[in-house]
Amino acid sequence: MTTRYPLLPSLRLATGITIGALFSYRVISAVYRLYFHPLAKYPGPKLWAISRIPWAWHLIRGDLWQVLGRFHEKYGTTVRIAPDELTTISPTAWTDIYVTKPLLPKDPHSQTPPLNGAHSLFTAPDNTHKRIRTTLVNGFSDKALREQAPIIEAHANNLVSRLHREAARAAPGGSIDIQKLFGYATFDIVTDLSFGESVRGLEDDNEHAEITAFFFHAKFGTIRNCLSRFSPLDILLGLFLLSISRKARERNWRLTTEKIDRRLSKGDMTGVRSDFMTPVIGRIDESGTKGITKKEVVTNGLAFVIADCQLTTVALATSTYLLLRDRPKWEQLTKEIRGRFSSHEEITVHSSQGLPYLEAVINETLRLHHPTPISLPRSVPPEGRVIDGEHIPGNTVIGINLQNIQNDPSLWEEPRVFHPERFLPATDERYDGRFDKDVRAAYVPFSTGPRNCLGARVFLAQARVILAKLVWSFDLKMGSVGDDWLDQKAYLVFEPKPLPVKILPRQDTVA
Ligand code: HEM
Repeated sequence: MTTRYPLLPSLRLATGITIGALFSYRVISAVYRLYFHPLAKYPGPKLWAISRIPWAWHLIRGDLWQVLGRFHEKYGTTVRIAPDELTTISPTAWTDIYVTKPLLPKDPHSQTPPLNGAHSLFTAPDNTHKRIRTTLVNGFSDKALREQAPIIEAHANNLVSRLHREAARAAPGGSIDIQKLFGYATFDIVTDLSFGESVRGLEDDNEHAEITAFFFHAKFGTIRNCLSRFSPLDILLGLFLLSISRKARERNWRLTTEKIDRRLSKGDMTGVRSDFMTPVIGRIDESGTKGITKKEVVTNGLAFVIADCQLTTVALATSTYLLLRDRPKWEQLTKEIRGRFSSHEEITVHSSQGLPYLEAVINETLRLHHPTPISLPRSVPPEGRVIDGEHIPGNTVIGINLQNIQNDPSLWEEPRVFHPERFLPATDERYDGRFDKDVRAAYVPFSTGPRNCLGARVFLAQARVILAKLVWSFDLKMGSVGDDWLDQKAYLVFEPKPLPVKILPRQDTVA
């Protein structure tokens, strides 16, 4: 009998051989990765050592930071979390990974390529980074901050006025989402500092859908970067999302370019105002060898807006939540602020510095719930690198997870409890000796080295002034908030949950 499909048996055989070969390859590769790979000696969950998929799964779920925290508690200081990746919480690794020259480059899979081809500081490779940072850095110095202070203070005053209006409008006993208003305040401040004009969210009672878009952008970027390890999935996702967001992106780009153009056309405004664009004036150079190109100014302006708006908002909302959940801490801060100032206008960028409890609250907030609870992954060159006294093999990705190094019980006393007191000077009567055990070298929330945070000073200025004015002006009470508020998903940054609070004008003597 003749068959109608004479090739079928050989097709089946070929399929069987292919599946068999693939299976054998997987098994051999798993055995190699587990027992013979240069990273085989590092502890960690076996499945993660064999495949990237568990890591990717948790990154996409937004709970990687929690899972890695549990791994460090179980496996120790340095843990293998993928066939080619280690995470460490060793405080001495800060210098080895982020400061020692030649600098380890950022892991390319952790970077979203710039859509307009011009790099921000976050994504720029070595020499481009140096050139752009040299141009922009003077906009973030102590001197620049002193000159920018009136802008920050004016918007912080607008927040106080807006909260008074909101309180008057709210139903008796009603709450407002203060997290949203922190977003508006930081958006106003950073657009003023980046573009020379604020979006006037607070004054005009505007609503800002852009802020939600920033968080969506962070989520999309995280997922795209994750999928870049499984190429071409990243390209497909990129094409799909880029095609549906094309119009919005073109509009944003056009609007941002127009704003930057308006600011640049005003030139050097020394004596009138100072902002992040001040050092850029006269230094635009399209050669790409010195100064900064116009497109890079726009990309970096947008990057400042997004970084400030997201991170400062998350930090302010977290401080407020932690203080209201632990009333004695709120009262301690109130005592310090109300004892120091006799009107909220007296609270300035300058006068709010060096208040011990306020500083301690901000530090403890960043320690307990770092707004960007990610690893800062770097690529080890082929010849390897000594990190924390150990030779790390070439082509390994290694990073410190900002959240976990600040929350590991081997480094901190009661790490998951809000204790601003741990950051008070040891001479302060409120300091408690049990925090001597804390390994303070582990706390580096703005990273270190040439790629550390450019905006740390401006963040701290905003946080001090806004928290101090808030505490001076109002008696806040927590609205209906679950105990799991800190249990947030993270895509590059924590996705903030609404924070309903009741806002009551302060009852004691107000000037
Ligand atoms: C709570 C507030 C903030 C925290 C915890 C924070 C933290 C960090 C960290 C850890 C890095 C290093 C990233 C890496 O190595 O990949 C960084 C970089 C950076 N941050 Fe921040 N940041 C904060 C606020 C801000 C603000 C308000 C701005 C701007 C207005 C800003 C601008 C930048 C820039 C431009 C970089 C890149 C610097 C470079 O590579 O040269 N940050 N930040």
